[in-house]
Amino acid sequence: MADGTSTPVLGIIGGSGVYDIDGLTNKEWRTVESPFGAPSDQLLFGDLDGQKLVFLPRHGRGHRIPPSELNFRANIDAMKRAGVTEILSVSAVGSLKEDLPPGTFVIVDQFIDRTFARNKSFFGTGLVAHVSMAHPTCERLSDLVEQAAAEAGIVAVRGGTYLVMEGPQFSTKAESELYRQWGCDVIGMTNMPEAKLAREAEICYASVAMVTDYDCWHPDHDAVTVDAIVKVLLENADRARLLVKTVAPKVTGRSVPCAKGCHTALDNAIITHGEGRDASLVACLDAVAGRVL
Ligand SMILES: CSC[C@H]1O[C@H](OP(=O)(O)O)[C@H](O)[C@@H]1O
Ligand SMILES: Nc1ncnc2[nH]cnc12
Repeated sequence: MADGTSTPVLGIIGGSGVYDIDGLTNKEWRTVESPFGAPSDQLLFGDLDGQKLVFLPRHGRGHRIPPSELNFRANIDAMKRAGVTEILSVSAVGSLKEDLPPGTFVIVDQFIDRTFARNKSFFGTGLVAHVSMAHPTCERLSDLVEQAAAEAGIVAVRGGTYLVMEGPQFSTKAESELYRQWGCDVIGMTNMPEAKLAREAEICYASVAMVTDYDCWHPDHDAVTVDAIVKVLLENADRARLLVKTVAPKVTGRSVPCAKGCHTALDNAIITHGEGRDASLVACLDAVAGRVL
């Protein structure tokens, strides 16, 4: 797959408000089975301006699954099995900065992971691996997203730290203020462990965080409500679809593997030797880590 001989396949993980992709040809929803359980939904396969694309609505069609119950491992494993080489995540977030008002798109480059109730690795007892997360998003894919946004007339800020909270409740004011002191830019509930698992699966990962609200720290926005979020979300979602449409043809013909190292993240990451390996775990990792096992 990501061995220098394959063609790029663009995966899109659609967050709140993005449950489908316009303009696909050869469109088909297909069930992809994973040894890690059920993904959030079927995957939508199609071509967008000649580029192979696979779409997954993160919370399922109809927004059925809350953040803590998302099977992130099944979602990423299914994407890998579908041949996806680059994932673009689009997500709704709250803003932690005055100068990132609702409607702003942020091309995230760092995360602080405050989640605690999720499976965060494909690896475990019987096959231990440690990948680098120093640079959790793919610079090459983020460059493309930045170019596409400029072409589509979408204002997108390059770089920003996304605080990932467990949810599903929104933050307390003290938490929101703490995250601001930490210098975070936006807050959401889903990009971790998604980004960690994409790295383990050797898939490029870029994230566009679409601001829907100012979170509760802001003097004019005492409490976050779903009603207020959904209003902004629907406008953001239209621009997210335009962004995807502009990004897709730019992916065509790109080299796999990515020069930034995403497709070789497991080189030198696995520490468990032959006889210490658990055969059943190794079998489950056929898609994620087959290249190095
Ligand atoms: C609908 S507001 C809260 C919800 O929206 C975000 O989801 P996603 O990242 O999938 O767009 C946020 O993380 C929460 O899950
Ligand atoms: N303020 C907020 N906190 C967490 N997740 C969000 N998603 C959208 N707005 C959010």
